[in-house]
Amino acid sequence: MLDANKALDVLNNAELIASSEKVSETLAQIASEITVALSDKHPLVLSVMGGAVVFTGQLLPKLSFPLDFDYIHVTRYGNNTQGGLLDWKVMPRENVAGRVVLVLDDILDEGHTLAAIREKVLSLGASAFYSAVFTDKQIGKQKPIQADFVGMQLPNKYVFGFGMDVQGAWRNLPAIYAMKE
Ligand SMILES: O=P(O)(O)OC[C@H]1O[C@H](OP(=O)(O)OP(=O)(O)O)[C@H](O)[C@@H]1O
Ligand code: HPA
Repeated sequence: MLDANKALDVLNNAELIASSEKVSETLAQIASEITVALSDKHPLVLSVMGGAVVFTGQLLPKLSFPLDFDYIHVTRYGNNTQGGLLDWKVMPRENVAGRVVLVLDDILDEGHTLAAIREKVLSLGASAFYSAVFTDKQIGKQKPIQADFVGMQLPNKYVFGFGMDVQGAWRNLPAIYAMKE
């Protein structure tokens, strides 16, 4: 965890990647793409805690069609900027069986988290799996999964804000920043 002074230092030395205006435009765009594709599917929307909390909270009111909501919790970065093993805190539940599932996450980085979620959700009997990520990092390598809906592409840098943390800090920022190298 970063203490408050260190968190402020990180933000003061960061590079702005996407302003809050850009974030708002992106939200409107991805909401309309999801609406076109899924408005008649009565999906079960699963939010991936904790990073997807801001994306989810701002996206759901823009989806004006019937849906159900639940959350899952899985993490593999913890307080690190490199991913490790997946730590499932809350698994998908049996309520995914027979449902069209839409998983929401803040970032598709190496793709291991979303690929594992897809495997688990399909193994529990979901009838279809869709995913929407607010950001997709251009890592210059093949990923094990692509998202069906992508808000914006990001450079290959450690980013934070709009749900994404740097050592636990700054999920609450309305814009997206990158750590300076
Ligand atoms: O594509 P990947 O390389 O697997 O990384 C993407 C995952 O990493 C982040 O979660 P994190 O493990 O940081 O947990 P958090 O959501 O609690 O921050 C993010 O929210 C995604 O779920
Ligand atoms: O660049 C990132 N920032 C914050 N959280 C993340 N989880 C995967 N990649 C990132």
